Amino acid sequence: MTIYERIGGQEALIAVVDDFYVRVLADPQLAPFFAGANMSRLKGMQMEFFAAALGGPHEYSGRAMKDVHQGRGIGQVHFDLVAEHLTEALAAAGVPDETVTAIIGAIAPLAADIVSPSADTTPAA
Ligand code: HEM
Repeated sequence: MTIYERIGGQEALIAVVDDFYVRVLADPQLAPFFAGANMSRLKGMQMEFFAAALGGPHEYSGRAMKDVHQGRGIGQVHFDLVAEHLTEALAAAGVPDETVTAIIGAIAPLAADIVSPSADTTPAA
């Protein structure tokens, strides 16, 4: 069984992604990054991305992680905060700890494409 199936498939993932962005946008260190973002596209793309990454039947149709995130001044500190909010959203949806750990482990290497070197402060809103 894939992680996608284990957590409850598309329906569960949509709920997790919704809750995840509520948490991200409520975080004053992260909200400014999303000021100009099209959130409904972002949620759809994020859902696809996670579904594909977790073994679901989706194909990710968005832009490459590096193209989307580089040049935005995202630091490792911001990446870690995002990972924390994802952990909390997964836990709140009832995903078991060891599955959450597997998911966070699978996304950790993406920091290499998402974090900009020497960017560790939140840009002014
Ligand atoms: C594991 C971590 C992350 C994943 C998997 C991820 C994934 C994505 C995906 C799939 C998109 C949509 C791409 C598209 O529209 O084609 C996106 C957009 C975006 N991401 Fe991330 N992201 C991550 C971390 C972060 C972090 C740490 C930040 C900032 C603190 C961030 C800020 C943004 C912003 C602002 C956009 C919207 C760009 C726009 O359309 O205006 N992301 N991300």
